[in-house]
Amino acid sequence: MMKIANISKSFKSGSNNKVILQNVNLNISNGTWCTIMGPSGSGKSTLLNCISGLLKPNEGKIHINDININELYENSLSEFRRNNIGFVFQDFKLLPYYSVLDNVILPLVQDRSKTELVTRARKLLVEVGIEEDLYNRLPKDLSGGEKQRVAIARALIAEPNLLLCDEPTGNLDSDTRNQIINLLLSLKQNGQTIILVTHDEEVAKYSDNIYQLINGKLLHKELIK
Ligand SMILES: Nc1ncnc2c1ncn2[C@@H]1O[C@H](COP(=O)(O)OP(=O)(O)OP(=O)(O)O)[C@@H](O)[C@H]1O
Repeated sequence: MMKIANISKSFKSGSNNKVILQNVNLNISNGTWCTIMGPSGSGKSTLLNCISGLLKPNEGKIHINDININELYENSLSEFRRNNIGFVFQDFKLLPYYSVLDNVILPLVQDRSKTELVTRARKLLVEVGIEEDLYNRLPKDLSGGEKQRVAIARALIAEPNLLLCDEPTGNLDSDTRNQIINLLLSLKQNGQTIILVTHDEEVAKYSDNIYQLINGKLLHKELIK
C-alpha cells in the first residue's frame, strides 16, 4: 500500500513562492495502476518526484509499504529508491555508450553479483519483448518502442514495489504505444503497482483509477464535473 498524506510542495522563484502541490492525498493499493493527468505545468512530474523521494515535499508524509520515505537519511533513501522504486521516463534516459544488457543491469551493478543481474536482465528483456539479438546493441540503434521497453526492463531490475512512469508513451506512435500499454497491463496482472503520468486518455483508460491534478489539488476523475 502506498499512502500520500497532505503533501504540499512549492518552489521559490525570486521573492515569490510558487505553490505546486497543496494538501495532496492519495492511497494506492498494491497491484493497481493509478494514472495522474492534468494540464502542462500542473505539477504531475513534481508529484512523481516527491513519491520517488527525488524531491522532498515541504509538508506531508509519503509511506511506501509502511516506510515513511521522508524520514530516511540520504544514503538510506538512495538505497530504498534503488531497491523499491522503478522510474520510467518519457525520453528513456538510457546511457548512450552502454549496451542494452548493460543499461538494464546498471542500477544495481554496485550492489549485486553481475551473474545474478545478467540472468535477471535477460528474463526481463524476454518479458518486455526484446529479442536476444538486440542485447549488445547501443540505444541509438533501437526504435523508440524498443528503447522504452529496455527502459521499463531497467526500471524493473530490482523487482520494485512501485513502478513510476512519467509520460512513457509520449514520443511513440499509436502501435508502439499499444505495445507499451499491453506490457504495463501484463506487469499489473503479475502484481506490479504502477503510477503513471500521461496526457493521453487512450493510455489512461486502462488504469484502475484516474486522478486530475488541477491548481495544486488532486481530484479523482469521478469527482470532476
Ligand atoms: N526545481 C524547480 N524549481 C522551480 N520551479 C520548478 C521546479 N521544478 C518544477 N518547477 C515548476 O513547477 C511547475 C510544475 O512543473 P511539473 O514539471 O511538475 O509540471 P507537469 O504537470 O509535469 O508539466 P508537463 O505536463 O508539461 O510535463 C512548473 O511551473 C515548473 O516550472
